Formats: sequence, C-alpha cells, structure tokens
Amino acid sequence: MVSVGVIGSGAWGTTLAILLARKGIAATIWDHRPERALEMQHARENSVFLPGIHFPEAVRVTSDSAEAVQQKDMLLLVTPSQKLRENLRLLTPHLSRQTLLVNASKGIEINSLQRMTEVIAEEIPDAQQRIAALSGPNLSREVAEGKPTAAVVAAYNADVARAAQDIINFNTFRVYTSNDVIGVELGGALKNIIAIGAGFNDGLGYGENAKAAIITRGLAEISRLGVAAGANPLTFAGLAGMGDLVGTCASPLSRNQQLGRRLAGGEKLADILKSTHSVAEGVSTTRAALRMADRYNVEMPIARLLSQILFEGLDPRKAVLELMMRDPKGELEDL
Ligand SMILES: NC(=O)c1ccc[n+]([C@@H]2O[C@H](COP(=O)([O-])OP(=O)(O)OC[C@H]3O[C@@H](n4cnc5c(N)ncnc54)[C@H](O)[C@@H]3O)[C@@H](O)[C@H]2O)c1
Ligand SMILES: O=P(O)(O)OC[C@H](O)CO
Repeated sequence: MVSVGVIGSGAWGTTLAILLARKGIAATIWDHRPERALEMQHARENSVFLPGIHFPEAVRVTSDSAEAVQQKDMLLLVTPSQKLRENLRLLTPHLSRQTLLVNASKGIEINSLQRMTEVIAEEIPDAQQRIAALSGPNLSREVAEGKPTAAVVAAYNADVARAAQDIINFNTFRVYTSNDVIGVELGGALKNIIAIGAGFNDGLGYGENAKAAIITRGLAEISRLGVAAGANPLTFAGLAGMGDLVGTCASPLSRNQQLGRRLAGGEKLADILKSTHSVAEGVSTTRAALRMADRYNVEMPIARLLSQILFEGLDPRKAVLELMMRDPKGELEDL
C-alpha cells in the first residue's frame, strides 16, 4: 500500500490527506501539537480548518514525527511557508533517502527569499533529485467536497514529477506535470499578493472592470518577476499562473481575498491577523516579492502600493488613483 506523510494539519494538508485516502492511500497527517493530533484522530474530522468533512479510514493523525515520516513513499509539505524550515529540522532525522518530497505550500521564505523547494534542498542536501512542487487553483474546501479540480506538479527530474502525479492524481483532482519548478512555485506564491488587491477592490466596491485589470496587470508583474528569477513564461499562462490567480481572486473562500476586503472595510492588519488561525500568505509574500523585485530590477507597481497600504497605512483609494495616474505605457512593455 502506498503511504504518504502530510506535514501540516491546516485546511490544505488535511484536504490532501483526505483526497489521498479516498484513493486508498495511507495518509498520516502530522500536527506539531499532541492534543490537536489526538483530538482529530478521535473526532475523525479537522473541526478547526475543515469542519464537516469526515476522515476516510486511511487517514491517521499523529504528533510523533518519526511515525509521520518513516517508511513513506512521499511527504507532502503543507505548513505555513515561514514555518517550513523549523519543521524540516525536526523531521529530517527520520527521513529515508527514497521518500519523494513534495512542497504544497505557497510562499517565499522572507529572510532568505528562497522558494519552498530551495529551503528543502538546503535543509536536506541529498534531496534535489526527489523534490517537487504542487500548485494550482486549489481552494481546499472545494477539493475536500470532491468538486472537480486541476493542479500541476513540477520537478527537475521528470520521473519524480510522474511519480508524484501518479500518487496524487484522482478522478476529482487531475494533476499535470511540469519541469518548471521556479514558475510553478512563484506563480502560486505571488498570486496571493494580487488576491489581497482583488479583495480591496471588492471591499471598495470598484467593480468587475477594475478587478479584471488587477488580475491581468497582476499577472504581468508576476510574470516579469518570475521570468527574471528563471521561470518559463508559459507557466504563467497555466494552472499555477493564470489558473490560480483567477480562482483565488474570484472566490470568497480565499483567505487572502478576505483579508483585502476586511482591510478595505477599515479593520487594522494586526487585528485581522490576530482574529484568525488561518494563514494569509500574501502578507509576508508582499514583503519578499518587493525585495526580489529590487534584486532583479523588476517593476511591481501593484505589489508596491499594496505594501504601502498594508504596512504604512496608505489610503487604498489614494493607492488606486496613483496606479491610474502612472505614466502611460505599452501593454506588453517589459514582458
Ligand atoms: N487552504 C487552501 O485552500 C490552500 C490551497 C493550496 C495551498 N495552500 C497553502 O498551504 C499552506 C498551508 O495552508 P493551510 O490553508 O493548510 O493552513 P491553515 O491556514 O488552514 O492553517 C495553518 C496551519 O499551520 C499550522 N501551523 C502553525 N504554526 C505551525 C508550526 N510552527 N509548525 C507546523 N504547523 C504550524 C497550524 O496548526 C495550522 O494547522 C499555505 O502555504 C497555503 O498558501 C492552501
Ligand atoms: O485561501 P488562500 O487565499 O490562501 O488561497 C488558497 C489557494 O492557494 C487557492 O489556490
């Protein structure tokens, strides 16, 4: 029987474990807090992040790191991105050299500006040839409810991408392969910034024309940064680029979009972050992306103004006016 460890017990880690278990794969979710692991194991449900979705029999929950990691065909790494490194340090002593390592988190480590697979490769030096990244328009609630969804898994080694595809692909979850790890990870991480912007747009009542413009011009700046960092530009037309951007900006289920809407309604960032256990990766990714943009000398006007709104208290209406009043330019300039 195929056996997978799922590191991270939030909405997405839990959903992926349930998906695999529906295929008959043994899925062991790891939660760093013993009392939460026990509670989920007994209740057969993640009542905090995925209430109402029953665990199939093949899901187990543990706080024992050896049990979560040993003798696994694949590990799915699904922690908040700023927590991945500390978790890897706990888990690697138990890891076998055969286990595939698939990142499913969407973020950039803020101190190092590394993508999640770069963090994995640095912490587990022999891992480069068995690393992959899973991304796409994958709102967890819809996946958990069995609604049809597509995703992409990227790896440097085509056999690894195919092996991960084989394990994760299901009749409700169609998985494509890619060799563009950089593009797939950056597409998934950077769209969260634009999703906050889309939430602002909705909160301010600016309408669908403005939202379509934010999505499209957002994709232009994601692509500019991604290509400068070494991604294949076509990836941004795919599931991890346009697909995830549209899905996240359109759906009220998105936590990043919700955060933008709440800020537009006058709530303070610190209060919103305090009020929820859920991670809105776009906040830290905005900081990381702007530092990357400086490094690669790339323009990211939406992210830059969003950063001023988030961290410096700029009035969102003034920010929109500033965007509108920038020097006129060609649509495909810098692409
Ligand atoms: N929820 C989605 O729809 C979705 C879909 C695709 C990708 N993702 C990505 O998956 C990642 C995880 O998001 P999520 O939605 O599952 O999280 P979540 O917001 O539902 O929950 C956060 C989880 O992180 C855990 N956590 C907090 N601190 C931790 C630590 N120090 N060590 C280990 N775990 C810790 C919490 O216990 C909780 O289980 C994020 O990068 C997110 O962008 C989420
Ligand atoms: O809820 P969000 O904003 O973290 O988005 C979830 C997924 O990344 C959508 O693909």
